[in-house]
Amino acid sequence: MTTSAPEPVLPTARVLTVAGSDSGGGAGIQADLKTMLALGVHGMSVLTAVTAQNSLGVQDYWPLPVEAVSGQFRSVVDDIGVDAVKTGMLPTAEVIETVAGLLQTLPPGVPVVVDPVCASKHGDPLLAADAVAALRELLLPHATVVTPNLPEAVLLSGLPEYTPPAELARALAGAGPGWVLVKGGHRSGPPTDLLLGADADEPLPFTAERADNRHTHGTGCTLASALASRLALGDDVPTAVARAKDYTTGGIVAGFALGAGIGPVDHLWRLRPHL
Ligand SMILES: Nc1ncnc2c1ncn2[C@@H]1O[C@H](COP(=O)(O)OP(=O)(O)O)[C@@H](O)[C@H]1O
Ligand SMILES: Cc1ncc(COP(=O)(O)O)c(N)n1
Repeated sequence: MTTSAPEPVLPTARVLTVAGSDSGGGAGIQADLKTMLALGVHGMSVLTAVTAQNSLGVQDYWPLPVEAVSGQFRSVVDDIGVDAVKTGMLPTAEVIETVAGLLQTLPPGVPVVVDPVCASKHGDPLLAADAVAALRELLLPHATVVTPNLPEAVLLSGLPEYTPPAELARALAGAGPGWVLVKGGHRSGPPTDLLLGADADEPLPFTAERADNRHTHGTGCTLASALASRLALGDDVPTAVARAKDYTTGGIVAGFALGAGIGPVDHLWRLRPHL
């Protein structure tokens, strides 16, 4: 008698990332698709830019023509469909405007996670200096959740550098997203992220132990993609944030050295014992 392996469960949730390519494989589209695979959803991509990037920084980048952005988006959405969208690097005001227009065509209720990427971990810019206003005014109103790190929250809100994170969250909630998640990785101490609903006064804290690991390339992309994946699977926003943070923290703890600089998080950390 032969025994057959159990039928695999098909990944039925479809998640689309609209972001830039990281040639080093640690952040951007590459981190997004790895995260989606690890969380059991079907990942799809719309490329907005190509970066020449490694563990030492971003050496150069080339935005894609807006026709290429729209073309990819329409191909995916009109046939396969989406259960959640995540946006990452949108390099110019023109690309932001195009993506904002495309998001408007989504069926009602599709969650959108906006990671307002402005720079790499090394501080290399990934957004044109004149595009910050477009990000705030055109994109944030489409976000179910916007996930700035502290420097991005300062830039988008226009508030001074040492403004308390809860105040940054309140200022950004006024720009139209459903929820704001201000990430705390850039300050010393426990990495606490604050989640504020548009109608709430006080943010909910999500905290973890700080991993003593410099290999944090791709943490923001990973968190936002995990959040979009969990929303696609039906979690409410606070539950999705808790689960996305748990996945990201594990990836940071397991992050490893590649190249001479900042290595990537380990997207396979949960599966590695089974490999
Ligand atoms: N050393 C660390 N240990 C544990 N969690 C971290 C660490 N650094 C960042 N994080 C977490 O990783 C996620 C990404 O945060 P952050 O590094 O602030 O954003 P970004 O990657 O966009 O710059 C957040 O949930 C943050 O709290
Ligand atoms: C193409 C691309 N997109 C985003 C980031 C930000 O990376 P991080 O998640 O480390 O902030 C990056 N370095 N490159």
